[in-house]
Amino acid sequence: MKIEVRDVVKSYKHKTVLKNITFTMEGPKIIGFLGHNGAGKTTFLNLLAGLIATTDGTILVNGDNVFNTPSTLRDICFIAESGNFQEEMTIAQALKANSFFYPKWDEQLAQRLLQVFALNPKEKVRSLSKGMVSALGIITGFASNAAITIFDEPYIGLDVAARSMFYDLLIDQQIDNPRLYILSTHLIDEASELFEEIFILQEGQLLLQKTTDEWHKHIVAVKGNATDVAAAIVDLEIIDQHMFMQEMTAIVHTGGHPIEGYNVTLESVSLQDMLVYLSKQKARSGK
Ligand SMILES: Nc1ncnc2c1ncn2[C@@H]1O[C@H](COP(=O)(O)OP(=O)(O)OP(=O)(O)O)[C@@H](O)[C@H]1O
Repeated sequence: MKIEVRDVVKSYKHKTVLKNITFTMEGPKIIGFLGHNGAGKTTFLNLLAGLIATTDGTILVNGDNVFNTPSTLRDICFIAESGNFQEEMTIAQALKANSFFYPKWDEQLAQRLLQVFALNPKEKVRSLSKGMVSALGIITGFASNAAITIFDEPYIGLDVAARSMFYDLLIDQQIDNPRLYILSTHLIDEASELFEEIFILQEGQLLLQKTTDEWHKHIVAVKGNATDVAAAIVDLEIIDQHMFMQEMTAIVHTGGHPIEGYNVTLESVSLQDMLVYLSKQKARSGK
């Protein structure tokens, strides 16, 4: 599966939410689609799922424009943050409706997951707790067998045990039946081990696209005394810089160039920390 996003713009009245986004996603793979509140993640995922139209630009899935080729949408299962189920349906009816839409629907898996998440198929969506709606979304996403399966904040209201079941399921499914998963979440530390590639959106723009391996090579924390750190990071893009006690830490983008021959230590930067640095950057820029 290949998603090609070319010069995509999405505006609402006077507000441009996505600003000329261009990238390619290819799977099977588990992708972390990350960014601050309001960065534009849900908007983009809605575009990809064909639920809203772009203002400009194109999104191609295996070469077909998602808006002009409705059949492509049967390869894309988007589980929205708030759940996209009809309130008056029972769980069984909601699953049935999805089974009609997705040609590769796995009913056995759906039934097994209903038990795993202890959902009663006769219960109405309207009466479900937030966590139960999330569980229904997770069941639908996995059972859809859609080549592109998108989970936008899939586990609102789910406790740690249920979230852990979700991660285990994702890994099992990816081994048994690989697909392109796009996972948008704010619980980054929990999920970061799963990601094979990371996309970070900031203020409607793509800030970073890296495989996990590239991430560890390209984004590093350089630590040491101020003079040594300053020497080591000359010409590098500085994402953040701070002093603690006598030690300077600079978070830099190395551009793939090794930092060698300096009296500094290098540490990897977690995704969660990176997002914190980016929000500091945003606050400094006053936007
Ligand atoms: N229908 C709409 N009309 C006007 N503005 C909108 C609409 N939908 C989203 N926006 C705006 O677009 C921006 C991006 O919102 P979006 O929900 O895509 O961000 P997000 O990255 O998913 O955020 P979060 O992590 O909080 O869910 C926000 O400023 C939001 O107010």
